[in-house]
Amino acid sequence: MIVEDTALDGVKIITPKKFGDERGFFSETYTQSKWDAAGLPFRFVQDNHSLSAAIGVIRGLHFQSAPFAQDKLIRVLRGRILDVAVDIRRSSKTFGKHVALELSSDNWRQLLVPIGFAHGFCTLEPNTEVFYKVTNYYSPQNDRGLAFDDPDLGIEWPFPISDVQANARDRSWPRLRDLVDMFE
Ligand SMILES: Cc1cn([C@H]2C[C@H](O)[C@@H](COP(=O)(O)OP(=O)(O)O[C@H]3O[C@H](C)C(=O)[C@H](O)[C@H]3O)O2)c(=O)[nH]c1=O
Repeated sequence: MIVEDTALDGVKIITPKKFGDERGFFSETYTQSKWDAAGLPFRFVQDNHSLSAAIGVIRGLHFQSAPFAQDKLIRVLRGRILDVAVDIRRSSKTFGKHVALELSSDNWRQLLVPIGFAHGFCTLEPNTEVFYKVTNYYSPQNDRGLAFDDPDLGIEWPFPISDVQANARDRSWPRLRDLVDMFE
């Protein structure tokens, strides 16, 4: 398992080992003892799985407010995404900054997005399936979001905003400057 830092403190790229042979491959995609040994003492309690049929589907930018805030570990089972994490920790030196990187079933990379960040992705292929583990349970009352097309974030989505398919609900989410439920 390779653990790499990103420009945002706490957001990490995790790449598990893949054993290939003539049949295909085998990979331990999550091993608690390896995470503990790497100083990543997260405890995930829920697995999520989404399918997006089209290219240019944007999901997010989501987060859950306290006390249901979630750390997330995202990976792609099929297809490709541009995965994005935005720092919404008010006192952070990288507040409002984001990282964006491609996760795919080919590069086998996973992204660890800790509490304090909004998360979203845009699909880069049809029929993309995303699987992610979270450290707290779903709480609709605590489901929050940040406008993915907030110009202050400067996220370079791979398609014109007019062409993306986003959940209508997500479109009503606030810009960063109007966000209330942030983290310290
Ligand atoms: C997140 C979630 C949703 N749901 C139900 C609620 C809705 O009826 C339906 C679709 O939910 P939503 O439109 O919020 O799904 P996405 O737009 O894919 O949002 C997710 O994808 C972005 C990228 C994230 O990072 C979030 O964790 C997550 O909210 O599933 C559940 O029953 N449990 C859950 O944990």
